[in-house]
Amino acid sequence: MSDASLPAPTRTYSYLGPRGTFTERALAQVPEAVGQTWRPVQNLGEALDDVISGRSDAAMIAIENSIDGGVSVAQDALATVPGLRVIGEYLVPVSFDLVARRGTKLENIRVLNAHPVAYAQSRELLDVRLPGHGHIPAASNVAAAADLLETGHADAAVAPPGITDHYDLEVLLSDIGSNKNAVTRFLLVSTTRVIPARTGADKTSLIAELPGNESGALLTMLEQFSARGVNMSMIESRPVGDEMGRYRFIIDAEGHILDERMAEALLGLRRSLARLTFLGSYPAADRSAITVDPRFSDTVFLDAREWLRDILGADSRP
Ligand SMILES: O=C(O)C(=O)C[C@]1(C(=O)O)C=C[C@@H](O)C=C1
Repeated sequence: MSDASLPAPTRTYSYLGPRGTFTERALAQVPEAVGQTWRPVQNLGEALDDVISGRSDAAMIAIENSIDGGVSVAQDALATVPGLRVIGEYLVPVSFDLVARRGTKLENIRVLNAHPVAYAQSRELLDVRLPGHGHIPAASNVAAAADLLETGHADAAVAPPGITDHYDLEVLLSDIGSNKNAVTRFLLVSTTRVIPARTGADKTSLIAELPGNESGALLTMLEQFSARGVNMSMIESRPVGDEMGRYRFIIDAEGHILDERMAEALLGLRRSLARLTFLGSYPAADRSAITVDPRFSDTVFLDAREWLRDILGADSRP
């Protein structure tokens, strides 16, 4: 019997720190995480290890940037670390400033600290304003800035706006990203087997490996989706890593595993692929309801199954 007077156990959420990263902003969008324990970690591996070992209940990870594309280290981890499930998706608009220790002049900057994803988005302007600069990759945007005061290896850092509220640094160039509408997509991952409820605005994430080097195998995979009216919102290939020329596909499709069309597509994929990993069904970050062609509604699939059951029921009578 549970005692209602006992406080509910607190939940722990890991995220890429230190405090002030975009990943922290993504976590701030999770209503269930408010008032719980937030654990800043140094890198993706540590965040996922927290979840697998049970130190944390969930981890927020960056999975895709609208300019730089998929975060390959995160995609590979989802494909290879067993037991992970995606339970939420969040979007964070990202912009960057160039910051430096007080008194630094732009013309004296030789070396920059920057997270690779942030650097890729700021290259265009940095190459013009700081031609010939060097780049030291940082573990996160905030770590890039903090390191200016800790080690002083670099002269400046690419950092999130507002960083100077927390660190004694000054902004030399603001809003240096090449696209003012840049967005990073984050996933909340856990080991729970509980699939988030169907909302009508859901996504399903999968990892697919084709059977050998057969012609038409990719088309057969795509047909599983198109034949059931399931729209794919993302497909990217990543090397499996064991030998040259073997790839796996990271797929996001519109819909929930409890949608009949999605469940049928998954069964078709399971039959035709060498390996299929279900990463999760979860509410899409934009919460915009999916328009389902009436030919692929739940009712149509259920009617077809009923029709088959009727035939088999009649024919199997003695
Ligand atoms: O969360 C942060 O602030 C990070 O530094 C990480 C990260 C990433 O891993 O892609 C997140 C968003 C930005 O697009 C750049 C970097």
